[in-house]
Amino acid sequence: MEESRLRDDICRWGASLFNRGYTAGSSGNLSARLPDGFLVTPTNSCLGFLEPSRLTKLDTAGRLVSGDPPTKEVPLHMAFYEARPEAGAVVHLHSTFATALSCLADTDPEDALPPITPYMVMRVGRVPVIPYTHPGSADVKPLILARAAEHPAVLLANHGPVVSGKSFEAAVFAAEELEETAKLVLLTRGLPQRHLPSDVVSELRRRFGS
Ligand SMILES: O=C(CO)COP(=O)(O)O
Ligand SMILES: [Zn+2]
Repeated sequence: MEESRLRDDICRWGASLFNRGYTAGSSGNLSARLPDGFLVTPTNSCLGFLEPSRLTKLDTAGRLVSGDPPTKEVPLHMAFYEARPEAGAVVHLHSTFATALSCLADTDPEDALPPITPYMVMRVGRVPVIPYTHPGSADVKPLILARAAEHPAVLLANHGPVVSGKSFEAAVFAAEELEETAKLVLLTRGLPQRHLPSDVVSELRRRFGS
């Protein structure tokens, strides 16, 4: 059954992300689209210790149906689902290297990570930085709506990455790719980086679509 499989996926991937250090404490939140609404992680929950039966279920308008009180970032997740009808899942983390990039004054707000590897281009695409809003603020919604149709992933300034995907697994894979690329970008900062040429980037986008 679709919903119980998604509940298990959210808890399994949450534990995997937490155990591998992709987000710490009670930071980050996960969601998935259901035929009749959404599943989201409860507020203040640790992604390492989620329980399928306690996940929050929302209706299609984002109203509480069942489970624990929802993440305060419901407006952020809803903005992605509204802007991207194909999105089946959204992953928000405070992963260290992507968050570091979101804090640097010289990160390009239109293109936070240069195209240094093909998987970044294939799985994530060009990542804009969304201006700072407080965690949980509904003010983020119009900012995301303005960018998410074109961009499956964004960095929230001074906060962290948000990544959508067609499936839950695809969103997690893209969030991991974004974090690993941010790590490479920062590891090679100050060194003569070789970027993928623009014709290679265009071909990767055409063939593998992001
Ligand atoms: O990352 C977070 C806020 O941006 C965590 O918030 P929640 O505990 O409400 O999900
Ligand atoms: Zn956060």
